[in-house]
Amino acid sequence: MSRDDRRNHKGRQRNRGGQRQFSRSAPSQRSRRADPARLVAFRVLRAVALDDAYANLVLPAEIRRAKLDKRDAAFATELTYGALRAQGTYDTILGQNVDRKLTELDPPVLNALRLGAHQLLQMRVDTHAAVNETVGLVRDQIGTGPSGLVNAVLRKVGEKSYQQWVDELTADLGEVEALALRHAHPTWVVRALRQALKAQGRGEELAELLAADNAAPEVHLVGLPGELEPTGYEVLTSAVEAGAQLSEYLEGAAVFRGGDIGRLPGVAEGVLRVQDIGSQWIAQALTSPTVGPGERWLDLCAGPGGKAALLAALAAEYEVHLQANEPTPHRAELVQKALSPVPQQAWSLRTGDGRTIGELDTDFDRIIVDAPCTGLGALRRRPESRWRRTPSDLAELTVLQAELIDAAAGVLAPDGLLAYVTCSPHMAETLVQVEDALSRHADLELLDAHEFMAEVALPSGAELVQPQQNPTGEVAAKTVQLWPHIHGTDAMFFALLRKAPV
Ligand SMILES: C[S@@+](CC[C@H](N)C(=O)[O-])C[C@H]1O[C@@H](n2cnc3c(N)ncnc32)[C@H](O)[C@@H]1O
Repeated sequence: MSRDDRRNHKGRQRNRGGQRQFSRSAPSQRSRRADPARLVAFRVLRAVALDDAYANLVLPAEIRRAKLDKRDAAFATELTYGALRAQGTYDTILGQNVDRKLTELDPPVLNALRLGAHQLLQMRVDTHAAVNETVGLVRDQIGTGPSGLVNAVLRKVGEKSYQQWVDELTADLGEVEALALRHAHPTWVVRALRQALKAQGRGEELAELLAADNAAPEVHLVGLPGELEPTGYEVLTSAVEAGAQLSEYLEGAAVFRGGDIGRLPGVAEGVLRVQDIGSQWIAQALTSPTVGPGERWLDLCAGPGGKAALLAALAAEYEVHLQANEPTPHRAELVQKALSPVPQQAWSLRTGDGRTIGELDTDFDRIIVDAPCTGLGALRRRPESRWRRTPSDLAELTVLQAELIDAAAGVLAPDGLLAYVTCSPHMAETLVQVEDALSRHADLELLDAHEFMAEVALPSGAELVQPQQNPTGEVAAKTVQLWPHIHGTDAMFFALLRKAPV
């Protein structure tokens, strides 16, 4: 049975449940009770809309609360993430079938319609089951009032496939607007991604990137290096026995497809961690030129501690010291926890604004500024984030990014290395930041970050991070832009700067 067949089979089984209920009930009592998996998705959408919650944090708690079995949990996950991810496209389709503006609908009703649309258009749920179960959810959670509207709208939506709706709605649109609707991204994000791809000589790859943003990311693992208890080597070996595959790109990294990560040896101790390979790679690259005795390292924006944990483990191995910094107290706690498997003499943690790091009165030999950013390179992980961000966020973030670079440059030792990193490929946060930093700091020189990435990589990884053939300008040529559709990582940006020796 192929994957598609299996999905259809599962879908049919689920639909049979819906239809049995339908045929046994009097019409007024049809689907009065909400199906638990759909109810979980509905609750998560409400938390995302009302409390600005992150779906990836709320969903597991809701699944546990509803005591869903594995199959229902998978259904709830696909429904939640899919409805959030494609929200803009579903709203456009729903807008064609509702007799008023969507903003005039009660938010819970709109959320229910989005859930219904996702089941109808992307989940292969039978039309009757998708409509009846959504109407049941509405009756159970909102009341009978809007159930007629939900029933009528979803029936109309279900008359065409996703492809048909999108073909029809994009017929008169320009290229960017059409791609935005087809791949469910805001138009301004598509423009920003197109510009960033073009700067790297990859202008033709826009549709591939947008499609990759809509696929679930693989789970990447890191085994922290050094003499930890257990060691990273031991825990990676156990992970491989449990089905993980060692990365072809980077030592110490593995890819895990399926299964319960929490049960893998080393996870409870914090030695085996989930971390995007791009993130691991950049942290390692910063440590690739020979580490001298007594070096001091700084992670200026450390929360929640992914890169800091790896850097601290490397610092312990080299017998040098990492200063981690994070202003938000609850994120600083996460950093503390992430660093806890590494011997305490290798690191310390400051809870404070990175812009005041000069207060420590210390110079650092290697600094990473993994700056707060729009996160447009990590859209795969946060299904709601693309619709939450707005271009106006950029103004505030880019000012903060520049101030953090300046603060880092101020405490960078002569000959020291400064890594500027974002999980966004937006040019205002990447190339423009680096160009501006170079013009503000005459003592900073831009190094070719590809060489440092290649230095720490396994052979096929080194091949993968070769500089682009047609970058636009020196900064684009010397900085690394990772992409989900090419590297299988988040779209992280990495620039490496060196301060002039005295
Ligand atoms: C992209 S995240 C860093 C991710 C982290 N390096 C990791 O690998 O897990 C950016 C971090 O910068 C922090 N931040 C925000 N404003 C800051 C400031 N003024 N100074 C330093 N860090 C700041 C955020 O709280 C957030 O934890």
